[in-house]
Amino acid sequence: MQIIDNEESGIEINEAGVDLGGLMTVLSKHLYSTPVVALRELVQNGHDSIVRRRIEDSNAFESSIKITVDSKMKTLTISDSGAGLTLEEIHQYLATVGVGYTRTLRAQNEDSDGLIGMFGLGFLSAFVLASKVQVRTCSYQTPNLTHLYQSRNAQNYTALLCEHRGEVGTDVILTLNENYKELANEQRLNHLLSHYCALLHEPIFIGHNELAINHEVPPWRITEEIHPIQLHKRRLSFAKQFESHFEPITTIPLFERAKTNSNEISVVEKDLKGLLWIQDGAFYGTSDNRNLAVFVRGMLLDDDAKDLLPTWAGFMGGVIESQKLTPTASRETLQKDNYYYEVKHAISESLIEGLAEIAKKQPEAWRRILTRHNEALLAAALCDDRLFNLLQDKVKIPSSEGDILVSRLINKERKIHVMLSEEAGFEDMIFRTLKIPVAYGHRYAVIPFLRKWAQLNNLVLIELGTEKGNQHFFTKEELDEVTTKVLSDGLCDNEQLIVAKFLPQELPLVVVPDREAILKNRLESDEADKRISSAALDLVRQFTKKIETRPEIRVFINSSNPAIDFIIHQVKMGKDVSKSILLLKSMKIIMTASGDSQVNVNLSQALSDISQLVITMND
Ligand SMILES: Nc1ncnc2c1ncn2[C@@H]1O[C@H](COP(=O)(O)OP(=O)(O)OP(=O)(O)O)[C@@H](O)[C@H]1O
Repeated sequence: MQIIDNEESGIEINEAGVDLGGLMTVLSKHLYSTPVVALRELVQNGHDSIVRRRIEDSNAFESSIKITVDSKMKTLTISDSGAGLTLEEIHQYLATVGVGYTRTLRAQNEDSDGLIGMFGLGFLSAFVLASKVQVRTCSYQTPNLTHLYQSRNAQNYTALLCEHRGEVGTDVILTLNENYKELANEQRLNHLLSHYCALLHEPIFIGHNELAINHEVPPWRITEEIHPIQLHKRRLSFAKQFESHFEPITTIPLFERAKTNSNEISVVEKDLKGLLWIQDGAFYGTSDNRNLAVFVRGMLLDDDAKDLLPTWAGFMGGVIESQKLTPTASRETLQKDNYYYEVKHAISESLIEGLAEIAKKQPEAWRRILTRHNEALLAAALCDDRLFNLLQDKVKIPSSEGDILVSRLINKERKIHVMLSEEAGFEDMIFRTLKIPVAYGHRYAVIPFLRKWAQLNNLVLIELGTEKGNQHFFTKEELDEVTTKVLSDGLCDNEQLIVAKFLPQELPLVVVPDREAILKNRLESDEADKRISSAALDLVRQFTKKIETRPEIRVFINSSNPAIDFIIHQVKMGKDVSKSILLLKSMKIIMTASGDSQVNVNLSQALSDISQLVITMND
């Protein structure tokens, strides 16, 4: 591309106009999702100012941020004992949108981890809450002077000398506007800010309360010697503060392993601190109750960052703290950059290791986790081989004999049987007669789990109701066309007749719907079913995708059954066995009527045929 020199070419370069008023409205009113975030910004400014003073001022001082209200005047004041601002700095930083001293300070100092501000925008948010904003400030650089900044719209302001504040620091005084007058209430502020500010390092007081709202040290910052039982309790109590829906069963501190192995500590492990926990509460196994609060440089940024937890962890909550995750300008969400994905991966790894630790060291909690989250763990085991190893002999499989371990499903021939139907159909009947436990494959992760189990442990998995599974059960027999037609006409409605030998011998026939096709339809229409998490559905659909649609129903007649054997012989000899065939057909209809609603039945006809046959039997 050729660059044209405007002086030579004579082309006029225009300056874009800026409507500062409009820009102010956008920034101050639309940057944040909730105006309460504005309060967070102002507390954060006080916090940054304290860090600044600590870096720049060699004199000792007591750090504190105090939030007070005047409920009559409807004012709210945020006071800090930070560095304050000189008159020049008021003009240069406070009153200039997009410029802040904090960013410069961070760039100049390695030791600036405690600084939060970066965009030079946060102060604007004061104008969302207030009809008038006053900043009374005394800089450590000019400790004898106090200046007062005043503005109603952030666009026009005054900055003048005023009565001395008494000490170095800043008061931001908000005259609350009509919509936010209810913020002039200490209790409400306590409730709002204790969550946001829980991890800030400098103490924050509301009103004349002597206890800082952030007095509780998060468990990962505890430096003094503490008994492991005490530490466990502290972790649980911390988790309880953040978990609003469930009691935490136990906690998993991030990267416990890393502490003992300092050589291997990665950048993420060094940066990221936090606590994860497993929720109690028996809820449907596939519900997604993940919740994660993310603090960046001590300030709550996103209390719904559940995407940082693996999708299989629908029963987990957590709090994490990072210096390095990058917030978006609203500071309510995170940038999805490379580091974000490194953090996500590291959390997942830590969780997997943590679960293994619990299994080893906390048998009681482990038992409770297995009971509460059996179904979710079944799906989790499919997502990671380490989890599969940990869980393969621990999770229970729903079966005809209740929820049992896989080991109990294995028969003498090292076979596991699974049926795909939700309803008690022919499979149920066969297995009840044979007295073999059979897994219920319609529960969402059971089949993929059993497949993996069988593959890794060299077992045969018989999926009854599928083409392949049926081959294990029914040994087909050839019969001449004429006999087949007589039997088919007499026994079948719209089904296909198949002659086979199968167990148990006492069973003359079974009706076999195509379970795969039924399962496929069911799972693929589950999209709207909010109870199944998309991750779990995706897993199962990998399996159902391979199934072609074959809406067939078959009647297998059992040639090892004496009645069937007799009928076949009689038909071959040209004898009339229509009554026996009608009896069997009625029996077929009654069996399927109680078993499978997919099969079209004519129950009353079958019952009346039986009555008729009973009457004519002794003729
Ligand atoms: N309470 C305070 N004490 C001292 N200086 C302050 C205070 N509040 C604001 N400032 C100054 O005003 C500047 C602008 O503040 P503002 O909140 O707009 O941006 P920031 O904190 O730098 O960045 P961000 O938009 O990310 O919060 C700050 O960088 C700081 O220099």
